[in-house]
Amino acid sequence: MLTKLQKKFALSRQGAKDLIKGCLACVLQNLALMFPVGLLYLLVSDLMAGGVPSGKIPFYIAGCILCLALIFLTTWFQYNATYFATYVESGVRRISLAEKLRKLPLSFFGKKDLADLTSTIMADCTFLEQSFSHFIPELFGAILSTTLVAISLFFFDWRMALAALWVIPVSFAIVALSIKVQDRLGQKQMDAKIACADGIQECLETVRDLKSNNAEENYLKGLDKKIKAVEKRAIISEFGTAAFVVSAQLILKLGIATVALVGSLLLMDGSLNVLSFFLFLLVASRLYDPMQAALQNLAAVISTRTHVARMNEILDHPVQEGDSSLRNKGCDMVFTHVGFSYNDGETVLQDVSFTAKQGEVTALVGPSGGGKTTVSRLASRFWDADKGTITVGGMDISKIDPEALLSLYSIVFQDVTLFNNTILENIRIGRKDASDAEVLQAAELANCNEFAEKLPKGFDTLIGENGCELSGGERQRISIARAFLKNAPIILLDEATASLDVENETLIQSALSRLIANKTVLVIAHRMRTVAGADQIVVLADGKVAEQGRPETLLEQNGVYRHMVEVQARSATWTI
Ligand SMILES: Nc1ncnc2c1ncn2[C@@H]1O[C@H](COP(=O)(O)OP(=O)(O)OP(=O)(O)O)[C@@H](O)[C@H]1O
Repeated sequence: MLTKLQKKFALSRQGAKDLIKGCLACVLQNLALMFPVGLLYLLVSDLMAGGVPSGKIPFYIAGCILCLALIFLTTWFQYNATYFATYVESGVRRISLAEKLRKLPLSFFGKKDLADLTSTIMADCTFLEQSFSHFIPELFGAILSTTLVAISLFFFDWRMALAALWVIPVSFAIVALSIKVQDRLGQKQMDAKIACADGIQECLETVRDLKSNNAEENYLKGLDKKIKAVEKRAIISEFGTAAFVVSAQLILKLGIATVALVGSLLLMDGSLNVLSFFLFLLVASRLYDPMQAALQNLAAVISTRTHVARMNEILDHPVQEGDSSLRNKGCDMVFTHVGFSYNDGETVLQDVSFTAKQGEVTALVGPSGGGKTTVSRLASRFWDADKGTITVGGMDISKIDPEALLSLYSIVFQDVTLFNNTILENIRIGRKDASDAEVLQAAELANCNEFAEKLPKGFDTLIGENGCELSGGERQRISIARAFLKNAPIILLDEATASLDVENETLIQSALSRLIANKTVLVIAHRMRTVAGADQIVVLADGKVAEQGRPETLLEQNGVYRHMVEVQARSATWTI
């Protein structure tokens, strides 16, 4: 049962236990609220029998105090069991989602956009928070306590019990019938919300390009449409839910009328006494309140399914697994007949075979879209190859835990990601236990001093979100400093010096040549002069290895590499 609950509501084991406790607490609270009705029944029966005997007054006083104490205790228990446990579980859920996201392969992120994932972690979790603190325990609490009360009503008078209770299954059936409609409306509302969040995020990220292309007005018109679509979808969804819930609540109200009607008829033919009639009227006045709320909650619990499904999509996604002990002999990287596609049917790499030897620089070159970045992604197991094998020091990387594998790599990406922190801490990402002196040494090697010393607080200067206060070249130097600090045996450089001016590029190239000594180096480069000194060139065109060999050998052939070198040599003389 616990496992089923966990799956159904995307809960931890403790969360599932707490949910059961919360429901139980709501049952107790609802039953405690029924005690005054029983006390009132006894009091009225005494009054009708000629007055309350003086010996019974302490009993009624004690009864009142007991009722108050019970209501207080059960409410306190209910509050703790639902609210407190819910917020603890909410924290656990967000952490487990974040932990899962950390372990998911990049292929997952390629298919999901950021706004969607953010909305799952923030908005869906918030919705579930409300569901578990209010909707679900109250719904189950109301159903269970009403069932208990209903059973006892049948002992009193089955005819009156039927008159009071027939409305409950009918009204619940009306809301239950709306499940499909609500699911559809909920999904459409969610899609509209995600499209809108996506649009807002894209607008903020691209504001510079929109302004420079005078495209702001048109873009904002599109965004307005998305915002209006959310509004429209919310109203339709609300209306759809309300139509069913309000109809069901109206049916529920009929219960009091049928109790009054059937009670009067039975009273007239003498088969019901006034006291029982009074009891049923009293119970009916209390019985439907939790049911009214339960109907509302049932509708909300139905829409919980959309949010849980989105969360389970992340939680159930297979993670890349593997051995966490590294048994590589050296760090030669060997691609053997590797084939890959991001999307089914669109081949990106086909039968790619080459060896990047330890102690050598292997350069990947070729026309744009040829598959260079894809090769580096597969080499670091950001994605898994569909065909063939990739080995590092003889280990098949598809069988190695990605985190363990990446401890062998220093990677410098084309697009550098920086954190809103100091330069020092941004470099320390390379090795979190590095001392300040080691970080500063790596920074010096990557020529970061040149710009850091001009900043107001030097290396302790905050660099803004994603390093927005730095130039492209400065950002890239921080990324190179991280690689120096990590000092791993395999180095992947994806256009690592592309944003540097000639002076800095020369300085960093000489520092890089110190870093890469005796390491396996895979360089992606567009500028042929940066790879002229490589030990091996692998030319990738249309996802296949078009040529491979030493640069001077390839220059002698009349192939793609020679053509690229010639074209770039000609372009060097161009002027605007
Ligand atoms: N995340 C992705 N999802 C789907 N297709 C992708 C993805 N990344 C790249 N591609 C496609 O894979 C092919 C190879 O891209 P890749 O980035 O590896 O080429 P590249 O040689 O590095 O290009 P460039 O020199 O322009 O950076 C391209 O057709 C590209 O559109």
